[in-house]
Amino acid sequence: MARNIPQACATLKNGAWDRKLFSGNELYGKTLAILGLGRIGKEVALRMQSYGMKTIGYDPIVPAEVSKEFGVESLPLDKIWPQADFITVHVPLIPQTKHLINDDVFSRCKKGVRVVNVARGGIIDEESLLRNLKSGQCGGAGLDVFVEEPPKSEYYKELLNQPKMVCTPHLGASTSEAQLRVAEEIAEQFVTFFKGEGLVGAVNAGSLAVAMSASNKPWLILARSLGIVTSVLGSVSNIEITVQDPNMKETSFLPAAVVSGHLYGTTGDKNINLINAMPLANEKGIKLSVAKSDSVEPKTLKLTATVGSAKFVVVGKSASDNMGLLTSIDNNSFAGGLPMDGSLVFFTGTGSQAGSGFSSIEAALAKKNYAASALYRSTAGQDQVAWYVARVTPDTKESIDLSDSTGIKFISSKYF
Ligand SMILES: NC(=O)c1ccc[n+]([C@@H]2O[C@H](COP(=O)([O-])OP(=O)(O)OC[C@H]3O[C@@H](n4cnc5c(N)ncnc54)[C@H](O)[C@@H]3O)[C@@H](O)[C@H]2O)c1
Ligand SMILES: O=C(O)[C@H](O)COP(=O)(O)O
Repeated sequence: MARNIPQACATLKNGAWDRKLFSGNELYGKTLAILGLGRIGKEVALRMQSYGMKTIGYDPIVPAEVSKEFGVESLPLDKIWPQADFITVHVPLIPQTKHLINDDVFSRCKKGVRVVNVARGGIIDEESLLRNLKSGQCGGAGLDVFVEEPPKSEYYKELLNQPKMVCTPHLGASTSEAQLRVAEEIAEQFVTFFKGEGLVGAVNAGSLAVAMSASNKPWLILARSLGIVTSVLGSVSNIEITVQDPNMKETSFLPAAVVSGHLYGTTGDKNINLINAMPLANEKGIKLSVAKSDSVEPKTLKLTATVGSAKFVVVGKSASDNMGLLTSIDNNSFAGGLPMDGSLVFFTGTGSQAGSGFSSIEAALAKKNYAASALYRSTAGQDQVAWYVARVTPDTKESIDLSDSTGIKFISSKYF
């Protein structure tokens, strides 16, 4: 842009030899303003310093001492405009950065200021840019990104054909080396995620990275498993999550974890995850909330699920990084806790029928070629109803229908 190379190249190819027309400017000794001093802004600064440019900049997050280390003097925007010979933007496109460079800014800059946008279309107001290129207030523009990509609207013909405009079709990351690095990075992120070692670089799930941290993983597993248990209760419209453990600091991921379990338990859809669970819950009208309890029970979560006009309380405790224990449903407790893993079948029966209840379950499972590797019975409530749960072997992800079992009421089977 400073040396008019694309324009000179194009005219030479057309047979012209215009040496005077394309005389340019040196970068040496000029001031470059860099807006956004993140990964790219910093690298731009280091490279342009080697041309002898003075680098000034602005970034609300990067402290002045830090930018000083890479040779950028941090200044407020109103001090930047009158000093800049060149301005380059390396910020995300967010409401605060839309039209960051506009008519007002151009009017505060030196006549002939040159601007570069290789970040996102719209950070420089394109209509203002056209006006200022035409008036000469802007002495040149380099654009790799556009509000409309590809830029088809009529007004782009005028903007892109301005003599001082150098433009490329969003080529910033288009090198074989960069594409290879992106592919490797994404593959590594998948491997890390599936090994359960955490999540790096997800932009659409802030809470996901938090959820996958080593200290939060047991909570994640517990919340999801209890969410699956709520799917046994029926059509749930609301789940209140109560954290009983004061040591639990970060709770933002709990609703997504609980409802991912609930929706997976309800639909069997294995594609439900921490990212899509909340939007799906919204679609289904399921509401979630989180509160901290005054009572103190280490590693314990309580879910209160609303089904119609009834409320059911499900409580669990973290047993390890990979497993939670169900300690009670509706105040009916499981002595020692029920490990929530593998295939579990849920029944209700009367508290007094213990032995006969278990043999009914075993008989019903045998008819379907399954056996029970463990049987659990909760305490009975005031109505004398207790929960019975069988761990099924062989393990199966299929749902098992034991509704024809006699002597005990089949509720549901779930794979944890
Ligand atoms: N043209 C291309 O092909 C291409 C290639 C890669 C990246 N990009 C774009 O380049 C931009 C920068 O990428 P990056 O990797 O350096 O991002 P980054 O997140 O490392 O840095 C962005 C910086 O902008 C700062 N910032 C946010 N709001 C600001 C504001 N109002 N004023 C000043 N600074 C502000 C942030 O604090 C951050 O330090 C992004 O928009 C990215 O999408 C474009
Ligand atoms: O954000 C980016 O990485 C760049 O704008 C590149 O976008 P692309 O992957 O569409 O080339």
